[in-house]
Amino acid sequence: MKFVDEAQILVTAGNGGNGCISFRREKFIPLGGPDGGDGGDGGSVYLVADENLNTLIDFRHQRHFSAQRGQNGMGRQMFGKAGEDVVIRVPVGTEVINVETDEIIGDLTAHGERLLVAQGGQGGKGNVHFKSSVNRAPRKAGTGTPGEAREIRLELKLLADVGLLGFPNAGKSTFIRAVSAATPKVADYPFTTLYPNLGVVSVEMDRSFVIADIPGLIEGAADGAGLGAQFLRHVQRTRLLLHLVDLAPFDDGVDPAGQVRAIEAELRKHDPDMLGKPRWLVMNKADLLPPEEAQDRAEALVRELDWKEPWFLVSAIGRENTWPIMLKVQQFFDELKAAALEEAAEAAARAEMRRDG
Ligand SMILES: Nc1nc2c(ncn2[C@@H]2O[C@H](COP(=O)(O)OP(=O)(O)OP(=O)(O)O)[C@@H](O)[C@H]2O)c(=O)[nH]1
Ligand SMILES: [Mg+2]
Repeated sequence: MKFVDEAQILVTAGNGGNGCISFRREKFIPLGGPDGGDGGDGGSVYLVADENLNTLIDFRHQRHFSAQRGQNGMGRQMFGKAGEDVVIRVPVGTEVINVETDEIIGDLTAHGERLLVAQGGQGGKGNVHFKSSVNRAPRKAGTGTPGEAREIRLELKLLADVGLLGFPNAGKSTFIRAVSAATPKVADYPFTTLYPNLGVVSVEMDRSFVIADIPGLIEGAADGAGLGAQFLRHVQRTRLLLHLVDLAPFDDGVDPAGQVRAIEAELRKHDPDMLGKPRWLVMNKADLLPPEEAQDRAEALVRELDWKEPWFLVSAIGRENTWPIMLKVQQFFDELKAAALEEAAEAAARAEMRRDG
């Protein structure tokens, strides 16, 4: 089992600008001294950890990052401008590896942490620095040094943001395939398939999340500690659960409401924290029923469970109504983030008032 997202990128720092060879030319000074300025330093490439990112999926759009070179020095002892740095945002928890040497360059573990991955070149000295008692008119200046360039591999241990619950055969794997790897938007993204029951859902740039199914819960996760413990770590930080239920079970004796309650009982037993999380009901396999009957059964189930949270009727296999759920999930996360920001701002304002008052 692998829960690793990865991307390989090329980072190239800017070369230093060259020093300048120049001599003062003024009206009444026929042979002015050297006045060539230094070249500017090249820009460097940094990675910075950003808690707003969850996956490395956006690196499929861009693989090469290069910083500006430094400007050459100029006459009248003017320095060249330094090249601008490039700062690449990556999720917190990203590990950075030098592809050529296989060495770990660093590990970005906290929001805002910065790591230099390609050092910009140094600007060359202008000829003003080469003046000496023996050479008053040096025709010599330093050239800028090259910026570093390297292939780096980013690795991120994925942790699920959304957990998918349900009996075997409810369609969890099918659902994950419908919204992640198999979705045209992410079809060319190879990492989603590392582990078939873990998917990266990309709604748009900078807005992606990880969805994972939670197997074993109904098979007694507490007993099978191996898988359970390993897996639970990955789903502990889920902030939302999607509870899948088969609306058209093959066996007529199976009661969907009873299946939903059985899973709730399992959660209560193994991981009450998860029971406290927001949970949306996803009624699957609508395609197996005539549309009206599917709708009737869904509404009847919602009534029977006295379901207060959002609910959806879908066909995972036909990808019907699955993407709108993902948009809602992303919106849910956006709102959580906005609320957290607002809370932080209010706390800061309160602290300010206490200090002033
Ligand atoms: N008709 C129909 N069949 C579906 C749908 N979703 C899943 N299935 C089928 O139901 C079966 C089980 O689907 P899975 O996605 O493997 O279910 P699961 O919940 O991952 O099952 P476990 O991994 O055993 O827990 C497969 O044969 C799927 O093709 C659906 O929307 N409509
Ligand atoms: Mg499955």
